[in-house]
Amino acid sequence: MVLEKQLTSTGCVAKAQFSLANLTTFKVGGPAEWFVAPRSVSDLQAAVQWAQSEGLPITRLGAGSNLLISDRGLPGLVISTRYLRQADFDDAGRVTAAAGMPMATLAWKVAKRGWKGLVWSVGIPGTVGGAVVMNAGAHGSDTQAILVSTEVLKPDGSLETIRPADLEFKYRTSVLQKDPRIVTQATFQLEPGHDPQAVRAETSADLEQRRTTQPYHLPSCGSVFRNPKPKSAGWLIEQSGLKGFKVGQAQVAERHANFILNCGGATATDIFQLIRHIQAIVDDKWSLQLRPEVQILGEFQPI
Ligand SMILES: Cc1cc2nc3c(=O)[nH]c(=O)nc-3n(C[C@H](O)[C@H](O)[C@H](O)COP(=O)(O)OP(=O)(O)OC[C@H]3O[C@@H](n4cnc5c(N)ncnc54)[C@H](O)[C@@H]3O)c2cc1C
Ligand SMILES: NC(=O)C1=CN([C@@H]2O[C@H](COP(=O)(O)OP(=O)(O)OC[C@H]3O[C@@H](n4cnc5c(N)ncnc54)[C@H](OP(=O)(O)O)[C@@H]3O)[C@@H](O)[C@H]2O)C=CC1
Ligand SMILES: C=C(O[C@H]1[C@H](O)[C@@H](CO)O[C@H](OP(=O)(O)OP(=O)(O)OC[C@H]2O[C@@H](n3ccc(=O)[nH]c3=O)[C@H](O)[C@@H]2O)[C@@H]1NC(C)=O)C(=O)O
Repeated sequence: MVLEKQLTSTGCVAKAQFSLANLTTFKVGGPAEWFVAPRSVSDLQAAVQWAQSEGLPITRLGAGSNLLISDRGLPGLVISTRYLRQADFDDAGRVTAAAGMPMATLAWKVAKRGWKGLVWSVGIPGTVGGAVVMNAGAHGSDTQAILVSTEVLKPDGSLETIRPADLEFKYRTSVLQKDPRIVTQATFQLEPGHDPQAVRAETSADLEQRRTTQPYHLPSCGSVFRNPKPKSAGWLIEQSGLKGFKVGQAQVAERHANFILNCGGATATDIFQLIRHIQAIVDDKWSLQLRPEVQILGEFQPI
């Protein structure tokens, strides 16, 4: 029987020993000591307060599309913001979307209005919160380029609106990656006034292009490593002869060498060992240290 703890009178329930595997796109990971997925900011505040009162560390989760979670699971309270899903549109191309809104859903919603600026995000299976934290991007654009402000919940329980200049955005990072604040919503400025049919066609074409260049048929986390610019991780890994290389059921994708695929039944340990193997081979051959883009959470045996 799953142990549950009612956190507020509004129905927010924390579950004990809750499996996280289905909450990541890699489809791996052990249980959270406690897990909660609030449906309102007040429930989120209650969850944070409860964790603090119990002395539990907090792990923040979006759609789990850039996470490798240990098979042993995670201690403390894992908070998923994926069910915070409100989106408000004004007449001047601004949208304020809650942290759990999928970027792909938002891309289609703004395309329908004839707003440009989010086409690049249609193939990214993450949420608004994850996009802000990771500075998600593709095809020459990124989150930083369209962000007006973001609202965060601070550990003291208060909400604060932050400007992009204070988020220290760089390629695939922001200050929020190493920070306890939880993104509750973000406001984006897009470009209204275009033909909705044309923006929808561009959006479809972006997705189609991605599906031909990246492996979308099996679970992954997208690019495993950041590009050590000006070189690309995919090129380096392919030139190291690693395409198709497997550890257990984790495999370097044939279609794109910077993707690791869960071929069915892979463990987080398989994926972790494959990551370390790729790093060692690339370092040996090119004297380059590939830095993971994927966020590695929990305990793994050093190799
Ligand atoms: C098939 C595939 C294709 C991909 N393509 C791209 C791509 O083209 N470009 C790209 O940039 N990425 C890509 N990714 C990676 C991933 O989708 C992005 O990094 C995405 O922004 C992660 O969002 P998420 O909601 O899944 O966050 P998660 O993976 O759940 O979390 C990522 C980080 O954000 C933190 N976090 C999540 N939500 C919050 C919150 N509300 N408040 C505070 N912290 C939070 C987590 O603690 C973690 O540190 C791809 C992934 C896959 C599986
Ligand atoms: N390789 C991997 O590990 C994974 C890859 N993916 C891929 O990442 C991408 C994003 O995934 P995800 O975040 O799950 O979101 P999806 O792209 O699957 O769907 C998001 C929403 O977009 C809307 N939508 C989809 N197609 C259209 C369209 N042609 N016109 C209008 N609206 C549309 C749908 O809204 P409505 O329901 O209202 O119609 C849907 O709910 C997808 O391409 C998916 O295949 C996702 C997960 C894992
Ligand atoms: C998927 C992600 O983001 C993706 C994003 O979707 C795409 C499109 O904009 O550009 C980046 O990929 P990428 O740099 O690998 O882009 P690609 O155009 O596929 O490849 C770059 C270069 O590497 C070469 N390449 C790629 C894969 C491969 O197996 N072999 C190879 O030689 C390509 O031929 C190309 O010359 C992002 N990755 C990173 C780490 O920056 C992610 O972050 O998860």
